[in-house]
Amino acid sequence: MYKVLVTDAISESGLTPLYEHPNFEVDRYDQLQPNKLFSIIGNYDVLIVRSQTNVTKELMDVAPRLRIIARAGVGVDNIDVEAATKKGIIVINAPGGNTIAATEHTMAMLLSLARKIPHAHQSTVNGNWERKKYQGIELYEKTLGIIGMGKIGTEVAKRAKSFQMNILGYDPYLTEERAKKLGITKANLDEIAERSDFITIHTPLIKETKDLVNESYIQKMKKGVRIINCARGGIIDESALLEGLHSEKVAGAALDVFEQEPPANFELLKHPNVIVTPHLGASTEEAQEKVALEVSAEIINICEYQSIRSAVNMPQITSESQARMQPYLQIGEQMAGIAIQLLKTAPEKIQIAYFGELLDEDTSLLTRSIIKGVLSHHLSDSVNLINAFHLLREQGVHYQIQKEASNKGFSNYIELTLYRNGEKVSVAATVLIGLGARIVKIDDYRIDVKPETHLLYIKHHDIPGMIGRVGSILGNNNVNIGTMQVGRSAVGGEAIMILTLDKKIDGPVAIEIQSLKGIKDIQILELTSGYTLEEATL
Ligand SMILES: NC(=O)c1ccc[n+]([C@@H]2O[C@H](COP(=O)([O-])OP(=O)(O)OC[C@H]3O[C@@H](n4cnc5c(N)ncnc54)[C@H](O)[C@@H]3O)[C@@H](O)[C@H]2O)c1
Ligand SMILES: O=C(O)[C@H](O)COP(=O)(O)O
Repeated sequence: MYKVLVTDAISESGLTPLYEHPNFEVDRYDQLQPNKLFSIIGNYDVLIVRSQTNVTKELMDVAPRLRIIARAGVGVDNIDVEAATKKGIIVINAPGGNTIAATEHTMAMLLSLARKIPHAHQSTVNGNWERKKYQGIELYEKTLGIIGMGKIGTEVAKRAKSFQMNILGYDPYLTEERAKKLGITKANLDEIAERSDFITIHTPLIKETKDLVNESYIQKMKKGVRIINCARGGIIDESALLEGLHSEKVAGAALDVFEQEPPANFELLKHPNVIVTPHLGASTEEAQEKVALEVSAEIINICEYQSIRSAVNMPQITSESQARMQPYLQIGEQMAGIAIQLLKTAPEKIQIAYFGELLDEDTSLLTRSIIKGVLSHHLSDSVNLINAFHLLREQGVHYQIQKEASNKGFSNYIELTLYRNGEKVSVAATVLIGLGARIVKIDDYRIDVKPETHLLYIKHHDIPGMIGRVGSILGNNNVNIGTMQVGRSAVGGEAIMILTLDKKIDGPVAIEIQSLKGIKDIQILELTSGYTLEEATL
């Protein structure tokens, strides 16, 4: 049973899939005081929030069960994603569910700003009839600068075009081709400042966008510019904006989001040319239902079907690619398990090479599985696909990933090499269509082993009778051999033997084998019985 805690005002109908699912138990609070949240979070596997709940590292520190933080919306700036990643907690959001709501809110702000509707409304209900005072301006043939041409910026552009506005768009990812298709002009930030009558912001709040609209940027703007922010507080420096309004460089501003929410300083909000709403961009019935349905579906998907469609702290992989990579994930983790046990210590460097048809595949998840397989030998359950890279860096382990078109004799081929103090262990695997995955090489020895839970690795001299003597000891100790594979460098030289066994052998049996003449090394290898994404993430 997965326990889910909902702490913000999330759509009830959007949570229906979780309510109706027999494996989920949902506790919901529309607003939870931080101390109450801290006292109960330890009981939950999943936390669902909007922008109002601060999901800090300190909160995660007292949440040992927490495996998923779901943001029913876009912005994850109220979640310490880095801390979640380090702890192996998957962070998901609902990137598309409120796009239309935020777009329409932006259009409402744009029109309200141009026609001074909120102030005119207030004046009229106060008994005034101030037709001259509330004369506005038209959008028609004005220039709208859009900073951030992602989902919302793009939808705003489409709607503003129907008002016959000229549109300038700036986004590091905006190509000439896409701009042309949208019927807008690709511009840089300075061009937007110099040419726009209205500027609307649709970027996330990140290091690069913090105070993007600051005093010097406002200085570059046209006199009489009107600014809209329905993205995030903090992208506009509020004191610089207030200064711009005082100097009349800025003719008006429409703000849905603030540096501090709820705002503490009302000087900006009360300015006669400013209109504000309390972070309502996503607040429509439709958007709220959509974002809650989106995260509910993804939570069920992750917990029940061991698949991650999209996560903030995981690489984005298409479901087709995920399906194609599924057989590789298990062998990746298993070959890592073999390599790390043969190395007998923690590696200082990991090298992973992909060959053949893997050249064209998205191998990011496979790389994470291999790293997880290596690290979990020493770090056990604390490592998963989310925090694998973080833990690798934390352990100071270097890594190198290579891709080559050559096929090494197989259509696909993965080679993992672990290095430590001049020693190295190398394990290679392939997935054979219709036959499944095989370990095909250990160091310089070619083999063909279908990995099982219990393996026995023996390094020995290639002398007659060795296979029989090892087989007899195992038989005498009631250990059934599944398969046996021998690989040798040269006749009479050094050789390896890999046996799959039906059960784990005891230390004394290994010692008996070790004492045979010609045995150089023996290792009892244990592999996890089967990889699932659930094991890796939850
Ligand atoms: N007011 C609300 O209630 C509300 C509702 C939904 C979304 N939002 C906010 O709106 C913003 C946009 O949301 P979205 O769904 O369109 O996101 P998105 O990820 O689709 O688009 C964001 C765009 O910003 C661009 N960008 C990043 N850095 C930039 C920079 N330095 N300069 C210019 N562009 C940059 C990105 O390339 C991307 O195209 C987010 O901050 C989101 O949190 C607010
Ligand atoms: O980033 C978002 O999705 C919006 O800012 C909406 O936030 P909210 O869910 O708190 O309304």
